[in-house]
Amino acid sequence: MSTEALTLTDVTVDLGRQRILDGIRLDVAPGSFTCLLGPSGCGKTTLLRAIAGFTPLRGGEIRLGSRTLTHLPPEKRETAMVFQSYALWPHMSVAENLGYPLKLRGVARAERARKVAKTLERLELAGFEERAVTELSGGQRQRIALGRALIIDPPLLLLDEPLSNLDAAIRRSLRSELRRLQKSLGITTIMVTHDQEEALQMADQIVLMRSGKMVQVAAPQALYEQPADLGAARFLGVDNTVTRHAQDPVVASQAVTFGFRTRDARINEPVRPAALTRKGRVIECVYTGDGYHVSIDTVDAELFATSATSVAPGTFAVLQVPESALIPFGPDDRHLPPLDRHEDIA
Ligand SMILES: Nc1ncnc2c1ncn2[C@@H]1O[C@H](COP(=O)(O)OP(=O)(O)OP(=O)(O)O)[C@@H](O)[C@H]1O
Repeated sequence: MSTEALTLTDVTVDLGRQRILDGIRLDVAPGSFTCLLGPSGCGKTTLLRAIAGFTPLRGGEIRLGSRTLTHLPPEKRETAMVFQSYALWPHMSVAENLGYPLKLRGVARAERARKVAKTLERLELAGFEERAVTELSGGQRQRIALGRALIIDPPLLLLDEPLSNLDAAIRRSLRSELRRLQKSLGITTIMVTHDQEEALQMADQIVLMRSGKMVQVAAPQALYEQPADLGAARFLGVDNTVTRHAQDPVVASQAVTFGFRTRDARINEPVRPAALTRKGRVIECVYTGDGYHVSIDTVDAELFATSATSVAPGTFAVLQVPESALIPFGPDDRHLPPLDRHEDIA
């Protein structure tokens, strides 16, 4: 299978009178897995459809390897797309569904049967040829939809929330199955998702989008630990923000705000050096299975923390967050790089 790099240069899309995508620039390495992540309506699906050729560009360029795709119709782009709804033919068997793209391309019957059997093996569905697709589970149907996309050996695989119709357990197992298959085939893949956990677990690179623009492009760990701005941080589960106080740790000299995640904030434990602390009245304490989720009313805001033991609503509690878990933001809400200790000392 040939796998290719995808390059988007200033991709702009208007739908009706609205600008839906604005100046998207992106490099996708051959064989890598990229997730388009962002809130509902930010333009993820529009970008995927623009790459597939279903949505025309107002401006910009799309290149796959050495070819310019920008003005090619979808069928000439040779990209394959898998949708949230499996979009299988209900009146056809598994083999007929899988073989359909080959039939369209005039591939002979025997060769089709060979490729269908090989694809079913890859999907761990060997022997399913004659089954009606209506007799398959959701997870099996989505694997067939994936197989139908891959059977033509496309240079680029486009996935539009392919796992979001499935229940949680199947979704988790299909995530790793899909990632293993993608890696073994080495196919350049772009997947739309609004689920940050899914993107963090699966992607080599995540494109975080907001209102038709790219906010940040980064590897999962970098995005999680250093979100570009406060909005990105909130989308990535940074559910607490506090204004910096004089006695707070000096994580970055220009910091005016700190963000932190609930799981990094603890209640009523011995205060460690270099921790951020806030005192407040307990509003609610809810058992979550592995401890308690506590909300407290502080001078900054309502803050959320975890506790190993139950705390009574109405009592005062001290919340602390270790310095290493604080994410610093400047006056413009942009993430600040960690403090350069040498600079600080000078
Ligand atoms: N055919 C259309 N005409 C006009 N506006 C459209 C059209 N299709 C989509 N939009 C608008 O474009 C914006 C982006 O939509 P898009 O479906 O790309 O977002 P998304 O990030 O994939 O959202 P979701 O996660 O909800 O699927 C939305 O504001 C949507 O209302």
